[in-house]
Amino acid sequence: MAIKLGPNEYGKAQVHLVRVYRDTDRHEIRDFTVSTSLRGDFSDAHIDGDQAAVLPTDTQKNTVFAFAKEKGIESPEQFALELADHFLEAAPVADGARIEIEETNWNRITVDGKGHDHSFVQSGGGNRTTVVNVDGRGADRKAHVVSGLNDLVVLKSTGSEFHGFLKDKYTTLAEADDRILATSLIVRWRYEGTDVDWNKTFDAAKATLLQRFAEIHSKALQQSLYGMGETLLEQHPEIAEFKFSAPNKHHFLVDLSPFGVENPNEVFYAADRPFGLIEGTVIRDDSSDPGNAWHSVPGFC
Ligand SMILES: O=c1[nH]c(=O)c2[nH]c(=O)[nH]c2[nH]1
Repeated sequence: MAIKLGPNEYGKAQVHLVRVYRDTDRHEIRDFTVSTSLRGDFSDAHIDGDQAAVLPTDTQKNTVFAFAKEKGIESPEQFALELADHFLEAAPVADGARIEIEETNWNRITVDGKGHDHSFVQSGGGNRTTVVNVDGRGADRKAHVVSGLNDLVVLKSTGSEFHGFLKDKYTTLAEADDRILATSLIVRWRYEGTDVDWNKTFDAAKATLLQRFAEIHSKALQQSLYGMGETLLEQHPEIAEFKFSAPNKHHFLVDLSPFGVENPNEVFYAADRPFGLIEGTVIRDDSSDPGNAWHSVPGFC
């Protein structure tokens, strides 16, 4: 029986970096949680404990902080691409690098109707994410960028139905022609290339997804999600595919009849579990080969 080392990678997880731009009195901040990972033939480290080819995870962490000053931060995607290329130069044994970034949202605190210069409030979910995978160097280099949003919580108080579904002897769900539709969206989209205005495209994509969630008269969460992805791909030729993972946050109408009180779709019990989980992909039929784009993208590998 032979035992060998299978696929492996290593890096620093969740380096929490806050960069303050203080060139003027009106400060800007970026709050990134950055995870780095290198893959390649690191068998000597695993089998013999030989660290000669290992760029320490501590060095990877230091590089994240140093690059925040040396290179600056325009977007999570630009920052991740620069880190990935750097690590492939710094660690010759590596043949691929993966950088994941989640950005925490900070908004200016409003004082006297204006956004304060240097005081901020966290705005909760809907964090921007990117996962960059770079394979190879020079002419062989292939860069893949998958961006998206975590935990974007949305709700429609009407404009949602669910009926006509398959029934068997265990079905108790009532048909609904007017229900609450709510979810906490995790979405990712894969870019075709890297010649992209990252911030502009992200802002437009988020706005499109929210607008379509609001506009689509939903016959199921699946139909809303497909419609959101379809519009995203129609409006953005630079995006190859869209993936979603969406818990159906069920809202059950409370029966107030024991108290002699009517409940015409006004009082709901918001259950936290179990929840339906709707996942899928919307993709162009001529989209490029994803290569390693989805490598280690949590939930979407
Ligand atoms: O939008 C929905 N999709 C389903 O697949 C489903 N299943 C279910 O019980 N409720 C819902 N709602």
